[in-house]
Amino acid sequence: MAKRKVNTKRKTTKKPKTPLKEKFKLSRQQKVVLGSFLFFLGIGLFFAFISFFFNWKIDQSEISQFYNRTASPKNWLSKFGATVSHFFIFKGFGVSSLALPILTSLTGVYLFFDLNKKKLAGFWFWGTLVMIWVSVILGFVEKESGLLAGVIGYETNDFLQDYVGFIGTVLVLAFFAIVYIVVRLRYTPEKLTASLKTTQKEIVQDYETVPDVKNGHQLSTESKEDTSSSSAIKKRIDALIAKSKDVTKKESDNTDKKVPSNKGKEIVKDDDTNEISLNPTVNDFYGNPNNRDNEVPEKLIIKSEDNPEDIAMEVETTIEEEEVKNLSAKLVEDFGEFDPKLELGNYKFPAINLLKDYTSQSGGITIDQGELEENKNRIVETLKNYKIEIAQIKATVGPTVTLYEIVPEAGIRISKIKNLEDDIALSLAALGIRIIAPIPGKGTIGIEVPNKNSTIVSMRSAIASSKFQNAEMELPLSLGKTISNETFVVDLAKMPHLLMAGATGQGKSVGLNAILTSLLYKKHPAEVKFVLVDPKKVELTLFNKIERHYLAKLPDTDEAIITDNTKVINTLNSLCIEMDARYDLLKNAMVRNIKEYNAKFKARKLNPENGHKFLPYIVLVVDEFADLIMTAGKEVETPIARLAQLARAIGIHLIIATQRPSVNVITGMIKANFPARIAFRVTSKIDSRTILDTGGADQLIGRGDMLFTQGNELIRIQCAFVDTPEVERITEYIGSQKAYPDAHLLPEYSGEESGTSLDIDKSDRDKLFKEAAEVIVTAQQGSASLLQRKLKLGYNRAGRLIDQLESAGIVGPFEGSKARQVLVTDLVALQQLLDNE
Ligand SMILES: Nc1ncnc2c1ncn2[C@@H]1O[C@H](COP(=O)(O)OP(=O)(O)OP(=O)(O)O)[C@@H](O)[C@H]1O
Repeated sequence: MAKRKVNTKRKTTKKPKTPLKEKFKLSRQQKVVLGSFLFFLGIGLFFAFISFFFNWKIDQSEISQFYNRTASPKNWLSKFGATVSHFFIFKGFGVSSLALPILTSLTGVYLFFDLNKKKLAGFWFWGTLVMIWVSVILGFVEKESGLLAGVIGYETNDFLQDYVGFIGTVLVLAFFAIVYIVVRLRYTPEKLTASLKTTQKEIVQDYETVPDVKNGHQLSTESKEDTSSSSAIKKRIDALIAKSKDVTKKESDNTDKKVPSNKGKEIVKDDDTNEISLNPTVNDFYGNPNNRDNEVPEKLIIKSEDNPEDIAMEVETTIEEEEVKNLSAKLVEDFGEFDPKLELGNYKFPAINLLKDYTSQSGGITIDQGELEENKNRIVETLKNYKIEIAQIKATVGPTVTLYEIVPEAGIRISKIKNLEDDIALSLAALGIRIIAPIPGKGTIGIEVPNKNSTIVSMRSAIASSKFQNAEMELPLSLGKTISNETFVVDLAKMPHLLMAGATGQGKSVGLNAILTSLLYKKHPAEVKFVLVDPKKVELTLFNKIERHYLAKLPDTDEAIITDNTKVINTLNSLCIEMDARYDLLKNAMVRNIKEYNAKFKARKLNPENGHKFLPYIVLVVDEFADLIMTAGKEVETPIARLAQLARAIGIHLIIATQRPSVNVITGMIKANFPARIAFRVTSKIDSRTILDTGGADQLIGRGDMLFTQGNELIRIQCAFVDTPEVERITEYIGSQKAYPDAHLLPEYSGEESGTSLDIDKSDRDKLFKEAAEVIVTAQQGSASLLQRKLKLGYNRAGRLIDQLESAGIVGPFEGSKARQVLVTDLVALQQLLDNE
């Protein structure tokens, strides 16, 4: 208690602290003013320093009389200039102090234009080091402290020589020179030798590939002499390079002999053969095109030594191109890695206390000793009745179910126990017995018996678990707890799509909310977007509040959550377009999946000007998939199949949920592409087989009790429970924060809605066109299934006929779940319409 009191006291006296960094943050105006000041100060210092070199002796006596106004130093900046220069040059670093005005002006420029501070700090750090280094080097030269090295340079040098001697000082200085070259200039011995080697190699190659210049240095492709032999040319190049070392400098104009090159290199023409081979880049010299525009030329000059009238020729070689790598490295150095979260930099993830703590209410898992004992005895007895002896039995208590692991006596066949499943269940008089014979990976048989009092697994505990918090997954989902009371976390990105099914009222909607909540607690709005399809119009409405944070929608639509089946078709097709576009981006970036792509984009290796952008994951959630399949059939199945087959690599993941796990909803195509499945309780074994390819879901107890499979073993999980008020609190919390201007926009797709796409030629009409028109007009109902029944047609042919009837103006456009409107009132009007065509 006492402790608590102290804490409260502290809390009340504590003032909110502003971070130091924030305190000293300059406003834009202050930066401009300070920047201008420093810029001019730097220029002033520069002039003062320069004039100090000429006037320092005269001004020396004036320095001591700083406050005497009659004294007039010769320094261009008078007393101030003379004093400051004396301090920095004479007493400080000598000539190298000139770095200071330059750095001061540079700081001014950086502040004025509000440029990258990190880089400026680099300039100061390295600038100061170089300044000290140069002044110490100059300290060697000076016999006594003077202008060249300044007191610091001279004394440091003196100090070093006293302690490590002359050689030691040279070594220390050489070491710092290497540090500078390697760390600052990023030169390593490998780089140096590699660039020298490639330069030499390229010269050799270039000499080999280009036609010779013969007699009078004209371009000739008809050289008869065997000058193309590569070894001969290599030898000649080596000779040329060797010669270049001891060539004297000559003037570059025609009258003089010397041709200076930018690297100070010259190559002398070999007068013995009077031949010079041309580098391809020399083609430029002769007006030929050169497409190596990104490469940095290194010039060599070729000129005859003996013939003063000989025309000097520049030979350009190139050094290795490292442009792209350097640019991205530089961008990262300057601006840091690209941060997709920056636009909503202050976004705060929902706090854990928005979720309800059910455990504290129910007091955690409770199962009494008696219940366990009783169940054990009944299992043992029941099995005994069927002549199955047990060697060992062990119980693991889960939130809703207790697993009894049995080791049968030697010689008992597992299939025998499996076959007695129903009898055992009957004897135990409990719903939801599931027998796992054998438990995969163990030699035991499992009997799952529901607890009398089940415990709610709160979403709060699922989110707060270390397993979820530390999950290094792309799209982690905390689904609930396993039978051994462990939090069950899976990666949606790995699934890569999820099928959820279960009879009504068994926890499907809660399951969907648990999935969405998991992602909201772990992923920033920049990283994941949801496309929500909710034909029931009630289940997912709460997520409307986070539209501008987390939802994606088609352009020009008001509501992001899709409740209309026509819009679903458009959205699915739009997702297919997005998928294709993302594949193109991946191809251009030469990566295999979205993870690699985003990593490359963050490292600034992909140029946004080429259409590259950070790609958020897209999770498509379809509640009531059955409803959709019934009304739109193939039109949704085809894009869903495409997405399911191809979208995994580019970060589009599908979650489809259905109440009706019948085979015409969960078709073979869907099953093949959805290896990850969740089954809540279903009413029949057949339904369980449709979802999981095996029984089991019919023996669940409901209320979030579920079976999860990712293609192999079945795992029984108690789904985490998240109630509507909790979801409301989370979406409210997120929705009240700063958002993007709009929901994430998907590519535009104008499908059949426009109604203009149908333009079917009369000659292409089906033979049954007239009959079909009559059926539709008589029944006044524009549906393909009517044609299927009346004319005994397949779905595809009936669909084509409806399209043809639409193009003829007999039925109206597609209207989602409703039948099409019939535009012709009776058979007479139909006849007239057909006659007038
Ligand atoms: N994980 C769970 N833990 C505890 N109770 C649950 C859990 N999931 C569902 N329930 C209980 O079951 C009820 C029905 O759940 P839910 O609304 O998710 O069912 P549903 O399958 O979506 O039904 P429908 O298909 O009709 O929408 C909930 O109101 C809740 O009381």
